[in-house]
Amino acid sequence: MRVLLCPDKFAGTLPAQEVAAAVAEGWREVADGDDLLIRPLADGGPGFVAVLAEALGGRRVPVPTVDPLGRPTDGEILVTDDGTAYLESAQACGLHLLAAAERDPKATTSYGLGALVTAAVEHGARTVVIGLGGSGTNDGGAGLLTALGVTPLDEAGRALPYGGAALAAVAGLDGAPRLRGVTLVAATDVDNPLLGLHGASNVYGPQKGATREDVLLLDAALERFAGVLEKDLPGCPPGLGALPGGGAAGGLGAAILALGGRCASGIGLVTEAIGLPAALDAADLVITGEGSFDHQSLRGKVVAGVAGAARDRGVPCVVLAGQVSTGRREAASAGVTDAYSLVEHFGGEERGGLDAALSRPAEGLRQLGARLARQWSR
Ligand SMILES: Nc1ncnc2c1ncn2[C@@H]1O[C@H](COP(=O)(O)OP(=O)(O)O)[C@@H](O)[C@H]1O
Ligand SMILES: O=C(O)[C@H](O)COP(=O)(O)O
Repeated sequence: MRVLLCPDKFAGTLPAQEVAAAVAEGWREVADGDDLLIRPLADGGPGFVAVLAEALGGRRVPVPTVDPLGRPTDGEILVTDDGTAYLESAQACGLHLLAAAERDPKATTSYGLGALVTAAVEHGARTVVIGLGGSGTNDGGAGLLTALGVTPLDEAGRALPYGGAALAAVAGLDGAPRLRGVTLVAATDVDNPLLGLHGASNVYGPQKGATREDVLLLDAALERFAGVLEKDLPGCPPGLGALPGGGAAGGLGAAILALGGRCASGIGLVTEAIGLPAALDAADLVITGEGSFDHQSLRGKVVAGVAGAARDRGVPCVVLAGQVSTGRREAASAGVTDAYSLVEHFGGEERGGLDAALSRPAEGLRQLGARLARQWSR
């Protein structure tokens, strides 16, 4: 039997490589003769550069940058032989860089991503592919634009402070982007637009620390910012607030569109790069997974991409997750044959299953791998 193991990371507990390794170990304890193909995945979020570096080769260049609160942090860019640079917004904007009490998308900034983009430009990249996802920012990419030389100004012509909330006072822009003609591609993990009910602030603001009131304020501030970008940034597409992917990573998608870039599906780009279609063609079973299999999963993340591709080929697809809150019918229509959660595996939330899932994820995944082998291998 040929089993394809292609999970995403379990954010906060295990990188994708370790998820796959744990499941494989459990499977082999039961069915050692099976052919296991291990292909860790990423959408545009954390792990994007590491997964692509493994698949594409190229040079990983360390780049010092700053986190969403302006503190020094380490980033890197991947430069491949064909003149493309890959970078990951979460290295500078990541929610994981903030302690729980620091999460406040009114104040956090995407400024640090500018250092990564600038490094890619300075390395002579012709195309810069920016993975979006897992961010703790909701500033519509205002910080990124500032770092690239385009400063948002208030009515009096003063530079605005960082953060999403300050954009409520934006009235104009100063400067032009220092991009030397590179093509920007946003590799997005979600297809949400910048604004409105399905927009960045409403859907992803709360997980970044926004209260209900903050969400309303941020959505209005981003609406004003989008109007200014359309008016003052040459080449910015009209209707910026409604374009798919614009709401990824707190509106970084929209900033990249405003800079003349385009949005592409992060998981689509990664699956192509690592040759996943051929691996799927040859598989009898696909196992994927992520930390939380929930309603967000089906908006363009790894699990949705893998399950859809498996369904198209008639290959069964099992999801392993820390927690599962997607309904059976919804999961089935996305191509998911079965979904298992670590929390349930460890006895359910009432019986301490969540603590066990969070503290012993590899052990749980190994056991689930063995259970799947007993069920599926013959
Ligand atoms: N080992 C685990 N057990 C239970 N829940 C987990 C585990 N690891 C991660 N999670 C949950 O998954 C969430 C992250 O979701 P995930 O799907 O990995 O990333 P994202 O949605 O950011 O792409 C975490 O906030 C946590 O609630
Ligand atoms: O806002 C973001 O960073 C994402 O596009 C959606 O968030 P998530 O990847 O952390 O779920």
